[in-house]
Amino acid sequence: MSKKPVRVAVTGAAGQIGYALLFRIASGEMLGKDQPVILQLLEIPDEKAQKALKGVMMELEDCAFPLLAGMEAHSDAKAAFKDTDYALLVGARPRGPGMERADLLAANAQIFTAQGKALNESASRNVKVLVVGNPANTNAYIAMKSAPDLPRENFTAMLRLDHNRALSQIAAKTGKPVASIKKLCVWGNHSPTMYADYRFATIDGASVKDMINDHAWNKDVFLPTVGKRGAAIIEARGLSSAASAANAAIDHMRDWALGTNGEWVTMGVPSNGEYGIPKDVMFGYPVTCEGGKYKIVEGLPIDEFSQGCIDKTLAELLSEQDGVKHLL
Ligand SMILES: NC(=O)C1=CN([C@@H]2O[C@H](COP(=O)(O)OP(=O)(O)OC[C@H]3O[C@@H](n4cnc5c(N)ncnc54)[C@H](O)[C@@H]3O)[C@@H](O)[C@H]2O)C=CC1
Ligand SMILES: O=C([O-])CC(=O)C(=O)O
Repeated sequence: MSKKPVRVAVTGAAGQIGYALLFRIASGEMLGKDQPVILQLLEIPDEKAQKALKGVMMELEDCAFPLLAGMEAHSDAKAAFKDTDYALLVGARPRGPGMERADLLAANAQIFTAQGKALNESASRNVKVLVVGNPANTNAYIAMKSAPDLPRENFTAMLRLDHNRALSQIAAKTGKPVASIKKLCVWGNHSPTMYADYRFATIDGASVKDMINDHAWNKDVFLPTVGKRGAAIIEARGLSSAASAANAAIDHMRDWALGTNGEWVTMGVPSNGEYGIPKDVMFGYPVTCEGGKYKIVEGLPIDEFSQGCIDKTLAELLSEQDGVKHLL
């Protein structure tokens, strides 16, 4: 018997990430090739944006996806989130050349207070929320704090793009396939302060750290390359990452919903105090997923260099939180 459709809300649905994301959700790449979906799409109440959204929906229709069980266009968040099982909060202003993520904080924070409240009022009580819009960690924190009736662990931020970028850099450095790399993780904020950590990573059971054995490369090449990749893409394309961001969002939700078979992935999730991170800070951690739940990998040793990196990215997150406390 075929499965009952689930409801997937996507905000910023007519934007560039939306365009790279919706077709893959509708084709079953996110929730499985046997899972019908109903897309609940939100755009700003602006004639041009709503018209563009209609155009995207016409194209979705023209794909005749067998798993696409329904589609709705909305300009009101509460209506878009009605009974939704999954919410991908993409809609926000993206960064332009020369802008840092902190510049986006003020512009985007209000969107996430409003959307957190709307989720609180109308979404499924089991909704899984992924915040993509930047600054993603703090926006997810704002949405979580604005939705007191929903479980806090239902709110997550996207660090999967950083994780995937780190995987590709390590594959290139070691000359091994991406798929052979296990136990990589990224700590902290989705920003240049993130700490991509390959100390525990293995390839065919062998230690990646021993294989690379080059602290200067880690500090001076690897971490800046991964951390500043978003800016490098903006510099090259004149626009921020879109297809790779959509791909990371698919990876994040798929793994959360369908599980990781014991493998580590990185998710930004509210801390319960793990690794000394204050409660509720939306922090990138290594996690495993099973049965629709994620679990932070605990008990990893943190050396002095790593602690310094974690302290730095935490300090940035705390200052972002401080900058939005008047909204909460
Ligand atoms: N976490 C991550 O790894 C990444 C995050 N991003 C972020 O994702 C966000 C979206 O990027 P793009 O799709 O490239 O931007 P875009 O500008 O192409 O699209 C954003 C869309 O969101 C809509 N929007 C704005 N406010 C909205 C609201 N309150 N409700 C519903 N829709 C709204 C806009 O009308 C626009 O169509 C940006 O904040 C960007 O910085 C981008 C890449 C990676
Ligand atoms: O850098 C940006 O503004 C977009 C983004 O988050 C990324 O590509 O990592």
